Order: sequence, then C-alpha cells, then structure tokens
Amino acid sequence: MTSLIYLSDLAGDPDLHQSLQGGAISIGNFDGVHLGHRALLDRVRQHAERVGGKAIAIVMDPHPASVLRPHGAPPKLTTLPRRAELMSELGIDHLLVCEATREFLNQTAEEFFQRLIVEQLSGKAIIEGPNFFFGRDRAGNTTRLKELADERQIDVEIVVPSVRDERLVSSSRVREAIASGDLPLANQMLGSRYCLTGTVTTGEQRGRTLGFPTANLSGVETLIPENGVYAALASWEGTVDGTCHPAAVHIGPNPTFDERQETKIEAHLLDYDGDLYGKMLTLTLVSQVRGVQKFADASALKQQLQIDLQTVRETVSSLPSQP
Ligand SMILES: Cc1cc2nc3c(=O)[nH]c(=O)nc-3n(C[C@H](O)[C@H](O)[C@H](O)COP(=O)(O)O)c2cc1C
Ligand SMILES: Nc1ncnc2c1ncn2[C@@H]1O[C@H](COP(=O)(O)OP(=O)(O)O)[C@@H](O)[C@H]1O
Repeated sequence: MTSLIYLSDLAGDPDLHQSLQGGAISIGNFDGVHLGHRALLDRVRQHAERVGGKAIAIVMDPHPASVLRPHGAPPKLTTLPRRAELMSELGIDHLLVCEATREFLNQTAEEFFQRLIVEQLSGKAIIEGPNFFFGRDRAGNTTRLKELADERQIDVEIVVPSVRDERLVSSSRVREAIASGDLPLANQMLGSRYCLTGTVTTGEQRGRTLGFPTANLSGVETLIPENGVYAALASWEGTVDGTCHPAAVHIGPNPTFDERQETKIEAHLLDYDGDLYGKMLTLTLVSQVRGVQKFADASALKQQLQIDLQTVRETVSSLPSQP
C-alpha cells in the first residue's frame, strides 16, 4: 500500500522521517495517474530498488495554480487517496504531500531543491519528465535540476513522455475526454477506469415509484462528465469481496419531471436491492450509453430505462480487466 503522508507530519514521527531518507523521488501533480505517470513511477520504483531506498512521489496540495491564481486549478481527476490507491499497484511506497502555501511556492528553485530533496529527504535519485519545472516562477527546469543534482551526486533520469495518437498523454487531455463523455478514450489514457465517489443522499424518492430506485451521489470532488447515461460498475465500503454491481448512471437534470437546473449523479444498480443511504459509493465509468432526453411521460422514460439496463448489462458483461 502507498501511504499518504503530509510533509508537516514528519517532524512528529522521527522513525518515519528516517525511513524516507535516501530514496528515489518524483515530484509532480500525478492527477489521474495516467499512462505517462505510470511509466515514470515505474522508473521511480526501479531506481528505489537500485539505491535500496523508498519509492516516493511528491505532490503539492492544493494545486499550486489554485493558490497563485483564483479559479486557476482545473477540476481534479483524482482525490489524493485515489492517487495513493493507484500508486499502490505501481509499487510506490509513499505519496508525500507538501502543503502549497504561498511561502512554500515562493522558494527559489535552488531553495526548493536544497530544503526538500537534500535536507528533508537526502534523495538518491530523481525521476521527472522533460516538462518538469520547479521553484518560484517555475524558474528551475530539467537542465538546472541536473546541475543541482550533479553537485550532490544525486542521479537524475528524464523519462520520455507517453504518446497516444501522436500527442502526449496528459491530465488535461484526459479531462477533455471525460468532459466530452468519451470514457473509453479517457480510460485508455489513464490505464485504469475513471471513478466518481460520493455519499448516497436522499433525492425526490421518485425512483422507487418508477420501479428504478437510484442512489443519488453528493460531495463528488472530481470532474463530472458531460450529461448523459453511462454504463458503470458500482462498489462501496463493505461490498463483499470487492464485488461490483453493474449500474446504469444518469448524470444531468431530470427534464421529464421539469427539473432542468440541477445536475444529479444517480445510479440504478442492477441485481441489487438494499439500503445505500449514507454509504460512500464509487461509480467506475465504462462508456456513455446515450444523452439525457425529455420523455413525454414517466411510462416512456420507464420503457427507455429497460433498454438502457439491457445495454449496460451487455457492456459490463464483456468488459476486459484493463480498459
Ligand atoms: C439509467 C437512467 C437514465 C435516465 N435517463 C433520464 C432521461 O433521459 N431523462 C430524464 O428526465 N430522467 C432520466 N433519468 C432520471 C429519472 O428521471 C430519475 O431517476 C427519477 O426522476 C428519480 O429521481 P430521484 O432519485 O430523485 O427520486 C434516468 C435515470 C436512470 C437511472
Ligand atoms: N437497485 C438499486 N439501485 C439503487 N438504489 C437502490 C437499489 N435498491 C435499493 N436502493 C435504495 O433506494 C434508494 C433510492 O430510491 P429512490 O426512490 O430513487 O430515492 P431517492 O430519490 O432518495 O434516491 C437508494 O439510495 C438505495 O438506498
């Protein structure tokens, strides 16, 4: 398991602080933990084995852009715990979070390198992509990184970025794909399936009267795909053996009932009957089934829902383990 650690907590835990010394490090945002991040983190793990230290990914939180510019940060693809979960599969030992205060972000490239990499972590190897910048005004680049590291006998590897359709894989490309409802493309660039997690709250209690109860998700912290109906897998804490239920997910308003304003995220779980209120539900999105429509009445909507459920069942039954 990748442990999620705050830099500020290391002072109170000398043993943990000690165990982080002399590792292989990568600094980034790692939002989504996409294919490019995966290739880079794989090298971090290999360098950690070579130098006999921990594999450490470092992120800044909140996103520096949101500290430096109001509304500057893009919507997140992954929460920090989800990033740590995805990094576990890649053999990363620690996800270290630096609080992105103005003071922290105001450090020069040299101060940042000296304090964090040298003094706090005694890093032995640093692994980055070619578009890595660090320090105030993003003044430090990979050339400067190599100079600073050379002076202290720290190894540096610059990893070749991952490409898809002759373009770099990036968190912003994944965001574009999700925002336009293209989950298969997003999932391929992620190397895992995109998830929405939230708490099940009460809705209009109309679903059960239609014969299709829907768990309504609130408190979702990550990017919400464009309005539509999606095939998904639903799971929650306490799901037996991590079993997932196929689910038909509706994202958007309910125009059939003249609710045109509110964007809801609701899921009807196939082959399930139980109480989900208050649970943290995760919807792993597979593909879009159709757009949101206004139906003439509840019975026309119900007819369409039968068709949607069949589509979801077929989509989910033939799903490979990787996207
Ligand atoms: C798979 C699925 C597809 C749906 N598609 C539509 C739709 O196209 N148009 C619409 O007005 N409502 C749609 N709904 C939403 C229903 O209107 C909604 O589930 C119902 O109003 C229950 O709301 P409640 O959970 O607040 O009780 C869909 C729901 C599901 C589960
Ligand atoms: N197959 C199912 N899929 C989704 N929710 C279900 C299912 N079976 C039972 N439920 C329960 O029913 C609730 C949804 O019923 P619904 O009438 O749509 O009420 P609400 O409007 O409060 O969401 C869910 O929150 C969950 O507790």
